[in-house]
Amino acid sequence: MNALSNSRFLKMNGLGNEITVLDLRGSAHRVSAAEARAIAADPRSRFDQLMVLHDPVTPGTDAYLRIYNTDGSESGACGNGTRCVAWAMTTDPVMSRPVEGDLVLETKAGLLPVERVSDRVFTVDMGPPRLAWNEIPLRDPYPDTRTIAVETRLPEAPELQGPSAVSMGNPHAIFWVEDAEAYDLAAIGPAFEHDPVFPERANISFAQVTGPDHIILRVWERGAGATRACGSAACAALVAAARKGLTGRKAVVTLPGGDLVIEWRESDGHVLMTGPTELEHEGTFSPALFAEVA
Ligand SMILES: N[C@@H](CCC[C@H](N)C(=O)O)C(=O)O
Repeated sequence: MNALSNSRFLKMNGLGNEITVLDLRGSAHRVSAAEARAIAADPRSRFDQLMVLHDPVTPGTDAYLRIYNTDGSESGACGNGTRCVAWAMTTDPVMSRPVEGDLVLETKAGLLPVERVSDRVFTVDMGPPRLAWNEIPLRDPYPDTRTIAVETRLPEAPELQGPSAVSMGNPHAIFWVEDAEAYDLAAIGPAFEHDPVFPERANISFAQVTGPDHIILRVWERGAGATRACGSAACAALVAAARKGLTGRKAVVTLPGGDLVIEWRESDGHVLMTGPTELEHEGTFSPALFAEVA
């Protein structure tokens, strides 16, 4: 029987970004890409991101997170999922444990301190953005990543050129558009996600700046497709907009699922993301789910 059979999970969402939370603290099991795809294929545990809790690695942290996309690939960041994990680790009767001081989570991209704002609302310190071409990463050595060139040319949308690039622990490209609703993400997202200038693919955002403190954003996520919200994309868009002088350092980012408040803190250059979480249901993985997994 597969090691994950009968494991308990929480199905949550952060602004409609579908998140499944699995607690593997105390276990040496590491979820494989095939297991992640099997979990995503079941409507009860379907996710845009699977957030897996492991025992802490760095002293002073509360858990190490592995983050999986629907296609089984791994990411270094998921803002909406991190808030959901924070809720689970502080509130769920099975997953919560006493936390000394602030909750600090760790991913392969770094440490993420989290603060509770209210019952279901959390602020995650997403850390500093990575702006150098080789940190994002990009294929070509751009001295300035506020505007880069992509190879993809879409006859139906020739204006989609010259995005900004930012890493929030995962790669993002932000196209500046007049109307973020005007684009069929499923038709155009995959081409940009796989553009050869992004050696690790990229999350693709279409950003409409409506004022110095407001951005409307739609996101085609690497490895997951069109989602109702993407926290790291909202952070990347605010940073890129501020760098281009399109907004200040704090803005509301409106996604199809709702609003996130994003601040690029002047004092230390960290990006703070504030938004809600929602528990939909809990369940256990049926052994049949993993029947085809080696
Ligand atoms: N939805 C997430 C970001 C998801 C990660 C992404 N698909 C990747 O592969 O980098 C968020 O809320 O940040």
